[in-house]
Amino acid sequence: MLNTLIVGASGYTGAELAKMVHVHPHLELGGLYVSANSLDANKPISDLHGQLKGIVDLPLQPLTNPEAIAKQADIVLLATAHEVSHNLAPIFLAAGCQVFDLSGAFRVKGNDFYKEYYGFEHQHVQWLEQAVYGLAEWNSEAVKQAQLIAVPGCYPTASQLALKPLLEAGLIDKNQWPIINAVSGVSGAGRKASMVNSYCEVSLQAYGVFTHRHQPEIASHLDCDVIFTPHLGNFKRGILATITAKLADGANMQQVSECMAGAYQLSDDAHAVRLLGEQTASIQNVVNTCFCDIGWKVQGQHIVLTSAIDNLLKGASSQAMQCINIRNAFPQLTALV
Ligand SMILES: NC(=O)C1=CN([C@@H]2O[C@H](COP(=O)(O)OP(=O)(O)OC[C@H]3O[C@@H](n4cnc5c(N)ncnc54)[C@H](OP(=O)(O)O)[C@@H]3O)[C@@H](O)[C@H]2O)C=CC1
Ligand SMILES: CC(=O)N[C@@H](CCC(=O)OP(=O)(O)O)C(=O)O
Repeated sequence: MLNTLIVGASGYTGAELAKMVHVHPHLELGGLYVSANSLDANKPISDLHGQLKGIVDLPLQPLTNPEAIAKQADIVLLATAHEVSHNLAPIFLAAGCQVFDLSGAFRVKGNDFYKEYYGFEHQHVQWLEQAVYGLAEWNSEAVKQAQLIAVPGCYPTASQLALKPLLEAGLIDKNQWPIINAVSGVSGAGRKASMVNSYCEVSLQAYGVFTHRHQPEIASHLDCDVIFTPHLGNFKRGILATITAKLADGANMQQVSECMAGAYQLSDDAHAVRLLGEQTASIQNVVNTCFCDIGWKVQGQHIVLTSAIDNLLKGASSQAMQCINIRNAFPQLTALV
């Protein structure tokens, strides 16, 4: 059994991870951690996340000595904010742990990015360079060898899984930047209460127009400029991305469909992308599942793709678990279906 720790366990993604690790046949849930001064320290996680009652009731331990707990850990999941992950990951990596970071702290190479979009100068550029981007269906070979896996953001996951096959096949005219409009449920903002996620304040609206940090994450990993506009929706969980792009000259529906089928062909090691063809993706079909549903339609030289995920699962925790499975040679959907 691999001793697995979850840091940031009381959050939305942390609670999802606790459930997955608990049911995983090869992982042992070695400890749940929150900040040293957490108001929830020493409470059972199931006091905060009732769905875990009787399943996972372990206490949320204050993280006072990461170096000490690192010695007994094989795997560490960081379900913490970017600057927290940035500071903690090197400690666990130095102890030889496999680290799966759900934050954006190690996703994009280049220190300028972090100054501009995350507000801090990256202090661990050598780890940033070694980090492997954990887009499971595309980077499995690199994930198998990595010690630090940077799990993609939720919007970037939904966007890249739809566009990457077509870009790799040269079926998209990159001179007209793909337009990505995506709506996320409020759980995407995390469990900390704020005006952003207050029940009476939430209303369907765009935000981060031209400024969201996911635009450069998507563009750099696709190697294609995009216009990405996130929207906050008044529902709990799920993301729907609607993507418009111009097809390369001569590209048609049949080539697109064959390309998608080839990119996501089913194998013995089932992945988490489901292809819908001309059917549009719907949030209700992916919430509480590990899947990304992708549909597409072509008219003339344009394509509209729809891509739906659960932001807490394929957009975070279940993709992290897929990467743990890939890294340790387990079937990649172990503990997920
Ligand atoms: N929500 C989503 O849909 C997605 C989130 N992510 C990313 O995943 C990470 C976690 O997100 P989410 O679960 O929503 O976040 P939450 O805000 O819900 O949870 C954050 C967790 O971190 C803990 N924490 C805060 N400070 C520290 C610290 N110094 N040391 C240890 N633990 C700490 C918090 O507990 P306490 O404050 O009590 O210590 C809490 O358990 C973030 O980086 C987020 O950007 C990525 C994709 C999707
Ligand atoms: C609704 C909402 O607030 N969503 C978050 C995205 C959450 C996410 O993917 O987290 P990373 O920061 O790890 O990329 C946002 O727009 O910041």
